[in-house]
Amino acid sequence: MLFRRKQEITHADTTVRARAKINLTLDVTGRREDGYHTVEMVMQSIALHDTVRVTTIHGEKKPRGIVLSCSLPFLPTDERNLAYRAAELFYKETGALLETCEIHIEKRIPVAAGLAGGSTDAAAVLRALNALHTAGLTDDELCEMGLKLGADVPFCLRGGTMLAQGIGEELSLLPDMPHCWVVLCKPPFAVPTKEVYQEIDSVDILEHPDNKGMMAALNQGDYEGVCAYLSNVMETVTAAKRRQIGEIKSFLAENGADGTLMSGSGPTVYGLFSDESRAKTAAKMLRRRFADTFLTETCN
Ligand SMILES: C[C@@](CO)(OP(=O)(O)O)[C@H](O)COP(=O)(O)OP(=O)(O)OC[C@H]1O[C@@H](n2ccc(N)nc2=O)[C@H](O)[C@@H]1O
Ligand SMILES: Nc1ncnc2c1ncn2[C@@H]1O[C@H](COP(=O)(O)OP(=O)(O)O)[C@@H](O)[C@H]1O
Repeated sequence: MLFRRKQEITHADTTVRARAKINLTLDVTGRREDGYHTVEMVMQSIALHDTVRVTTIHGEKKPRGIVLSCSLPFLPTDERNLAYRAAELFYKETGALLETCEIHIEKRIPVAAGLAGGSTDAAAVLRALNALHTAGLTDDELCEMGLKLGADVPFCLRGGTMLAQGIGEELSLLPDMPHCWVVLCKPPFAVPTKEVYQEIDSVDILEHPDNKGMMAALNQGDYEGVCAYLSNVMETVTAAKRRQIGEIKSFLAENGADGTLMSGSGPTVYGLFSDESRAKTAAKMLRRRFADTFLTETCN
């Protein structure tokens, strides 16, 4: 008689907080031959996050490959999802054994908002798989892999307060931004990142951010200085077409924000507050008009 040992099924899982980012500054300094633009921007992680759970299963009779699910039904769950593509890339580049890899994303970061929602999910998947497969990739190797998925992924892998140059991948660590409260408000329209970069090509940028000033303020732990140097060349382009950007900024400033700016390619506008109760009140009032309003804080 032939005895076959029942194959052992092993599960391993990890849950990662995938944090959003805001841009404290964003300057576009040139255009490369491949169409990508060179940038100089100061980026900051915030506490608002998606939760990404990654489970690897080995020994099942029928391995199922990468299986992604998401709390938001309108987001794609195949290779159009950046988190799915991150897993595909990880297995392809490391040669780790793929049987079943389940990814579940609990989405809290508003989508297509200038907050790097997709990029941070992708970064979370790379980190999770590196740990689950004990692949031993260094931070630099993960960032190199992440850049193949999108310009913001390397920052999302590292987080904190950073100067980003190149197309966003050349990162320099800056002193932590002084802690403050952040009210985020996403008006109900989408602005594709690619289009904003294209529009930048056809306008004269009259006012560039003073990144040196911003970095000096960060070096001194000077919160008021940070608020004074907030600047984003993309805000001018989008605010000219969408009156809500200016309206939200004015509302935040009139209700206690120490500084306001559009994040990334928008359309999310944020206000920085040193005072939590003022931030709470402003968020509560703004939420009556814009449902996608969040109260969060800086996170290093
Ligand atoms: C504008 C920023 C600022 O932080 O953020 P978001 O508004 O997306 O959050 C980033 O530069 C967005 O980075 P990310 O969203 O990762 O961009 P990618 O997916 O790599 O590129 C989307 C498209 O934007 C354009 N693009 C992106 C980055 C860059 N430095 N130059 C570009 O021209 C390209 O046309 C590209 O096809
Ligand atoms: N995991 C994901 N989370 C959010 N959006 C995603 C994801 N994967 C792919 N996308 C797509 O990426 C586009 C940009 O979304 P997002 O990354 O949230 O914006 P932004 O780059 O402005 O921060 C959306 O149109 C969305 O359909």
